[in-house]
Amino acid sequence: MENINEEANLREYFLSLLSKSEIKVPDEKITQMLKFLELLYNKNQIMNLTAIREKKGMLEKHFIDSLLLTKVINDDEKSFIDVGTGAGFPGLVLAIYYPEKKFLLVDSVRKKIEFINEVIKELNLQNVTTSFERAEELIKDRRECFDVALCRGVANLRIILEYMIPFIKVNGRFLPQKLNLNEIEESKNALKILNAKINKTFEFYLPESKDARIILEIIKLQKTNIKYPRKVGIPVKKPL
Ligand SMILES: C[S@@+](CC[C@H](N)C(=O)[O-])C[C@H]1O[C@@H](n2cnc3c(N)ncnc32)[C@H](O)[C@@H]1O
Repeated sequence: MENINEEANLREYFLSLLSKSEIKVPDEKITQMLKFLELLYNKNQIMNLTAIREKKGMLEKHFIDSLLLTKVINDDEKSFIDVGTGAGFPGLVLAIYYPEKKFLLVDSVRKKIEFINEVIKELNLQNVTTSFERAEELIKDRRECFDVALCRGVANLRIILEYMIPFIKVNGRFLPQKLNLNEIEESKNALKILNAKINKTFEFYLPESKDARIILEIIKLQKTNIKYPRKVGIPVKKPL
């Protein structure tokens, strides 16, 4: 009985967060997202997948935060890569939201990708593949393949630009999520070298905590020189 009540309360809470954020999600996808939440919560008891430990916090800081991207993603964008996806944010939430789009979720830590594979199996998702390589290695097979690149909480903007711009097609978009605009100034050199420009910034507020969230729209203007990304570890040690 308690479980049924807890489930109903969480659904109610999630619906209220979605409504305050003006995001519409059909019922069956909400059910899938709540199943993902349950799997994450249980696994997080035995292995450290996320520092947020309670379900309501996860709903706001991980699920709603990921779904803010639906306000920016276009219908004609079909192929997505999320590097440093961790426990699946934002990529796995978006894959549930957009069953008709294809997602590649990447993380260098095997146990995180194994968790994501479990969720994919449980929810029977057909539009997601995974890889536990580092971005700098995976690029060999996936250069200029994706319409959109995603990356949340992985590194400073000028570092993730070097990881992500090579993955997207010319005119494709990189939509990193950031907490503020502080990293833009020091990313000018990286943007120039990688032939990309920041086209727009979108600002949102989380519905409960009112924390600010920024999504940058970065457009790839020309092909990326094959030199980038540099070898594993160099983008972090010597950022562009
Ligand atoms: C702080 S976590 C963020 C996870 C998730 N995106 C989120 O926002 O909850 C950063 C993740 O990036 C991964 N990562 C860092 N550098 C990477 C690289 N070069 N290639 C692939 N994964 C990387 C780490 O293993 C880690 O799981």
